[in-house]
Amino acid sequence: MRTERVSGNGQADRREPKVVVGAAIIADGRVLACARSAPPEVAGKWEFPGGKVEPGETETAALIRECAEELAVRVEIGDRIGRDVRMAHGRSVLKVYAARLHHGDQPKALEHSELRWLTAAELDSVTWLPADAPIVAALRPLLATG
Ligand SMILES: Nc1nc2c([nH]c(=O)n2[C@H]2C[C@H](O)[C@@H](COP(=O)(O)OP(=O)(O)OP(=O)(O)O)O2)c(=O)[nH]1
Repeated sequence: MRTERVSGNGQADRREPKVVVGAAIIADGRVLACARSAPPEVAGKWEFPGGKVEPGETETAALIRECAEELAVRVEIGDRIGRDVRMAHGRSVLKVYAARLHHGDQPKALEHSELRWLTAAELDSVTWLPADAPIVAALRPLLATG
């Protein structure tokens, strides 16, 4: 969806929604879930590591950068998981990709309050950010089949 705003000179200005990317890092039939430490209204809610795609950056590059910044790991990005999820009244969109860790890399919670590796059966044991619900649903059968 496009949003339309009126810019300073009074002309209508069409803007694409901001893209937020998330990495569903999968290893041994488990996915890495990360508890947000901030801001207060979402602290303690669980998400996929990731963040906003910077201008001129590809979604893959953003995921690689965010995983390095947040977890100190190198990742290989795979297929999309689930659909685009509209957030913030259509001002942003969440896109999640499957990811694999480079051999030997171990995620560290540099920005999150906690990390957990969840099996399909454990996906509902944490409270995900609301936008993640359809992604978690799409992920469940992928984890179950390994
Ligand atoms: N990374 C991530 N963000 C999510 C998920 N689900 C969800 O609703 N979000 C929301 C939370 C935030 O409002 C937004 C991501 O913003 P962020 O603050 O983490 O992005 P960023 O790392 O680029 O942060 P900043 O530089 O703007 O501070 O998307 C998810 O699974 N992963």
